[in-house]
Amino acid sequence: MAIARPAMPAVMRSPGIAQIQPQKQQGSLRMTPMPLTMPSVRRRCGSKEERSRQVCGDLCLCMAKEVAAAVSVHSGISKGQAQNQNSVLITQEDAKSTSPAGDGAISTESTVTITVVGASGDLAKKKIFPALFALYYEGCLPKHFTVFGYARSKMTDEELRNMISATLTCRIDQRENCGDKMDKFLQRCFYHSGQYNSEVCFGQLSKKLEEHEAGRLANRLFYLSIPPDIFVDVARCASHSATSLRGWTRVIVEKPFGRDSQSSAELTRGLKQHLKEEQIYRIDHYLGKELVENLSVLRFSNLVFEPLWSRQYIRNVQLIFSEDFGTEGRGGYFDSYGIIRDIMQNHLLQILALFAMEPPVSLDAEDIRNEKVKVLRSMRVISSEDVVVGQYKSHTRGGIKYPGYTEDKTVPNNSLTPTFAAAALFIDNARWDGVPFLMKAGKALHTKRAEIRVQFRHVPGNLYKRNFGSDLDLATNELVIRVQPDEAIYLKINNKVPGLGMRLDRSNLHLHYAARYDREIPDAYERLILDAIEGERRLFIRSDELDAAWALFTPLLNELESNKVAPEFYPYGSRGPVGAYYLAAKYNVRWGDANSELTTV
Ligand SMILES: NC(=O)C1=CN([C@@H]2O[C@H](COP(=O)(O)OP(=O)(O)OC[C@H]3O[C@@H](n4cnc5c(N)ncnc54)[C@H](OP(=O)(O)O)[C@@H]3O)[C@@H](O)[C@H]2O)C=CC1
Ligand SMILES: O=C1O[C@H](COP(=O)(O)O)[C@@H](O)[C@H](O)[C@H]1O
Repeated sequence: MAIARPAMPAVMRSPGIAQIQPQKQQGSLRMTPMPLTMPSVRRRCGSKEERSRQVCGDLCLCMAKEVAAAVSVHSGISKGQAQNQNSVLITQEDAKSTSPAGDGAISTESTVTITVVGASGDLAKKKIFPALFALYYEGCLPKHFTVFGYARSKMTDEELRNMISATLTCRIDQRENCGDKMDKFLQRCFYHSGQYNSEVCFGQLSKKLEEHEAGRLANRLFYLSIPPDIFVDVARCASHSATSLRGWTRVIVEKPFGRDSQSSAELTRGLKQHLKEEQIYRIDHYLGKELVENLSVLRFSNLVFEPLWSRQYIRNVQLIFSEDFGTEGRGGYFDSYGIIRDIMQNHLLQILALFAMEPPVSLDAEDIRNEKVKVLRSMRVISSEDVVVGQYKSHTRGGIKYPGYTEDKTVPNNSLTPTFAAAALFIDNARWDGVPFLMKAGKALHTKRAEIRVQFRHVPGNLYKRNFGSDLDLATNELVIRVQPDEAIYLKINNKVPGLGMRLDRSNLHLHYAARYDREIPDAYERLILDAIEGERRLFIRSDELDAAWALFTPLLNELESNKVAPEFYPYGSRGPVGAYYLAAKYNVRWGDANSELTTV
């Protein structure tokens, strides 16, 4: 990460980031904004070293943002504010005190501390620490960074390092110096044990952070990897006792963001008592997945797709999530949420919003999120008539018995919690009027996959319709965006079988990522953590998006729970309840994944 300097060359330019020029003003160095004239930050900045970092390709943008952070040394002015306001004050007093050398020189070196709250937990071990290491490995973390684990469990720094090291891996395509880099990364990891509701404990943590910050501009990121009922306590303690006085303080919040409209609104209110909306980064890790990020690129940078992206040409859209394992180990959490809250209300609905939104004015976070909110607010509240719920039961295959959901020790025997759901959703706007958006999500199914399927309408007056027999659906085009595993985008088309006759065939125009690119695809958490460090909010959920999302699902969830609707059983490892097929048939839809297995070539 480049060292940001207040007096920067006239090339740093990004939407919302002012070019800062220092002016002497009564003992303080006043930064005044210059007009935004340069079109692109990336075009001119970036050292050779930075350009070589392909994974964090936005480093230059990040660098420009670092400058905004660097000049926001005046306490209380966050980097976000610096960017938003295009003008920041920096006092000489502050600037001098920031010199790590203590020599009175103006230092603009900054440091980032990432504190993983709930460091002893499953998500921290499985995803967050490995993502931080991957970012370090790729050279995407700033020069001065420190990782802190915070939880109630008693642990030494060394014990934390041992715990983390068990889950760190190097990319398959980059094993060079892996061991060395792991050691160096682990040396930057520390632990502090404390309560989640104790301002005193967070004050102690803050002291430790200060030691590592060593007088530099101090940016602090708190990742709340803890159960949601303690989010607000932690936000309060972090904000009162561990806010950075010279730099930004941001908080990543993990889902679930409430259970319904009311609890979500309460959570938002609670967080906003202690944090500004700009400080809150609500993570939905599906937004960080490569192919979800690519959705907008596919739509808006290819002439062939966007003109077809409407009711005129699209017959239905399917959003499918399936896992080939049950709730193993997470039954306690899952039982009070269920698959609709766990996957549909967030991951699948977020994908739907990105898929269906109108073109945003720009790629700016607020422009994109405005469009997402608009489309969510155009959606019809989901009717229970359009929903099927299921729960997996035990099944024996090949002599192995796979347990049913209620056999999980952490799940009550009589639980009605759905582990599967299918739903038909509608967007009542001009673009999508009448187009069913079908969602399907389930655990303990026959396969693990997440995909978006777009089924196009029949070709009007198709000259070749005879070749397809009576089933004209066989002739329609289908675009499949396979989010995981084995990322791919393929378009099913009709073509002639080579030869003298006239036989038609179905083939795939196929972009298979593993064949096309020789790099491992970064984990979603890497992208999102890097974005949070950079202050890029595009892939995080704004509170009004959350309200709109809950408004669609809350009446359904209330109805299912108050009527104690019994889920339809399906065997572990099957394709889910038959009801899902009837639901699709009601709208003249056939699930695109019904007969297909993964297409890899
Ligand atoms: N695990 C996953 O795959 C995913 C998790 N999430 C979300 O991320 C967050 C963290 O998940 P995960 O790591 O699985 O959670 P854990 O249940 O493992 O909890 C994380 C840590 O929080 C502390 N903790 C647990 N329960 C309580 C409690 N009742 N009161 C106070 N502290 C508690 C524990 O640390 P200690 O006792 O040391 O203080 C624990 O190690 C949750 O909000 C979860 O919903 C989201 C997506 C996926
Ligand atoms: O948020 C969640 O996501 C995981 C699935 O994530 P993936 O990246 O492995 O597809 C899911 O297992 C979990 O139940 C849910 O809380």
